Amino acid sequence: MAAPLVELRGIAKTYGRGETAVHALKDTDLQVYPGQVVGLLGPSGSGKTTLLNLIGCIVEPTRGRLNLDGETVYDGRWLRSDLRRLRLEKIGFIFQFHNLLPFLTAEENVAVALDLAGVPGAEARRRARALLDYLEVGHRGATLPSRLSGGEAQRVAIARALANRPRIILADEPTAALDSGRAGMVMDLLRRLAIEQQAAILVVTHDETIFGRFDGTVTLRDGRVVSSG
Ligand SMILES: Nc1ncnc2c1ncn2[C@@H]1O[C@H](COP(=O)(O)OP(=O)(O)OP(=O)(O)O)[C@@H](O)[C@H]1O
Repeated sequence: MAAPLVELRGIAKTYGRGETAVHALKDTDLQVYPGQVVGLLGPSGSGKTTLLNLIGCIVEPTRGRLNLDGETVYDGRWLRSDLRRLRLEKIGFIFQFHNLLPFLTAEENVAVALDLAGVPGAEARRRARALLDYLEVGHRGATLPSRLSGGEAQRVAIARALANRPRIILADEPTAALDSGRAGMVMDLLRRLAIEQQAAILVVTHDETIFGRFDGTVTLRDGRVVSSG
């Protein structure tokens, strides 16, 4: 089997200190391999978003080791000073409320992500168009987010997350704003991406209609992994 794209060893996260400290994650081990779509499940407050943001290098662990795509990025401290670049290179984020910039068209929203990564303007636009076509929303490229349906906006947000061809894709409630048909389409799409791009995809969700669509699930409770399979 290939090496894991995401690997956590003994990762813990405590917010605050002293009497008000919250132990959001306790001694967590996790491995996700290329081609896998893994669901992160668990009740509210169990640590799912913390875990996702920690893998995305947005939240700093309190201890443990984090490897991304074969590179140790945290081992008791960040080992990279350029976390922003690391995120641009390796990670795509998909959020529940897709966070599209309201004053840019669908195509510009995708192109801007490429721009940030240093892809020059015309090439960024070309790749943005190709991605929107791939996600079957190419015909909506010139449309502002406020005029897109929920499913279309989510696919534009996915296109943006994929713009830099990340191998690690982190999705926080990607289907929460969608009906079950659209939610199924988003999951089909994530599966296709995992296989075609050999990406590792982690999906935080409460949406029971998609629980059966993961290669594996990790269930958290009170900051601990209580089951994985
Ligand atoms: N920035 C923060 N500062 C202090 N405590 C925090 C912070 N972020 C999260 N927490 C706490 O950490 C614990 C885990 O929160 P987290 O958001 O990771 O859970 P979750 O499983 O994603 O919850 P939900 O399903 O409601 O989004 C909770 O007790 C939460 O209140």
